[in-house]
Amino acid sequence: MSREEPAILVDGLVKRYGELLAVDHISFQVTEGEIYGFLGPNGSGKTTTIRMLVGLAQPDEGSASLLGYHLPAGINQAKRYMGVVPDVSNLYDELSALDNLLFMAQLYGVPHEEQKPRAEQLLRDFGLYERRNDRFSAFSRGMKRALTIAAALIHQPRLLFLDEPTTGLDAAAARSLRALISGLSDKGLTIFLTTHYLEEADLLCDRIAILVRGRIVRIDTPAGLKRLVQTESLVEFTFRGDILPLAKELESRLGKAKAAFLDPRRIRIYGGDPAQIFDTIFQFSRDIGIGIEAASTIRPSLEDAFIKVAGLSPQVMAAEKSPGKGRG
Ligand SMILES: Nc1ncnc2c1ncn2[C@@H]1O[C@H](COP(=O)(O)OP(=O)(O)OP(=O)(O)O)[C@@H](O)[C@H]1O
Repeated sequence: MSREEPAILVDGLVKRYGELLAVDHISFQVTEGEIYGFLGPNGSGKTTTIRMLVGLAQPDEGSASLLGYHLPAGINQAKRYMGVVPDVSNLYDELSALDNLLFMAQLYGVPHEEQKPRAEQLLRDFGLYERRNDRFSAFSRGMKRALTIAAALIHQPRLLFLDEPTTGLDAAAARSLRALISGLSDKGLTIFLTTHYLEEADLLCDRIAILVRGRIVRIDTPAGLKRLVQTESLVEFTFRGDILPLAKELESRLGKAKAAFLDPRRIRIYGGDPAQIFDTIFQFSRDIGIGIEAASTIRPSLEDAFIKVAGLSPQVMAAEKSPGKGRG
């Protein structure tokens, strides 16, 4: 692959499941060395996109190439240079950490004399060397995730697909895994990452594509996304009671400004003249007989940019995330 060639090139990709357009004519390019984030709520088509790119699902329309190899014909060549970390681990419970990596090394055809040194180096890099002889089943979720990523790197790929790497991990485990992912990128690996965590995308990604109901609604850097909302006024109000049932009434009073509910008592308002918004909201509060507990102007975050381009709040995304999906 020449330097100029994108690591991933996708043009007009479509996947249908019956009537459902799971992936709806998406196009994007990932540059070599980038961490590229696919950010979207549940069911927005992130996993389906990865499955098409790694050869596990056939697109209905469109084209894609990985590292210069056109799919589907070039998938086997591309696989030599790419690693895939599925959202549910593909490692063996009964094997030790080291044996899992050695097994993967064999599968990928790593030369015999290199298998053990590479496996041990990965265990060291991922902080798992001391636990190398423990069975996979005895590992914590965070360690399982880390080892699953290590296994996908055994053949030294140039491109790594990571599907929801930190879903189901506690804050500390998620943080250490993000540090590992950053470190891999620093070494030049191109990473395609799906996530529904805004914070994760903000911390890790060079660019982010926001996916809503199968469509890409925006592609930008985290900073670029934040700039979208930086020039706008942003005001947040917390009411003393539930105002969700009055959302329509509130909307009709706000005119061009847009309200997003953070929870049933808390709203964030985008755009419009702040002084006028304060007047409108205080009048609204008097009319409905529900007082205001707090009001503040705030600094826009990626969350706000997301709400603006996706028309969805992250809380809606989180609520859509079903807890019992059994990810490993
Ligand atoms: N094998 C399948 N058969 C039928 N429908 C499917 C299949 N796989 C995915 N879908 C549907 O396609 C849509 C996109 O699903 P996908 O798993 O790609 O979303 P996602 O963004 O990865 O969501 P999540 O965050 O839950 O992983 C959803 O509506 C889903 O129900």
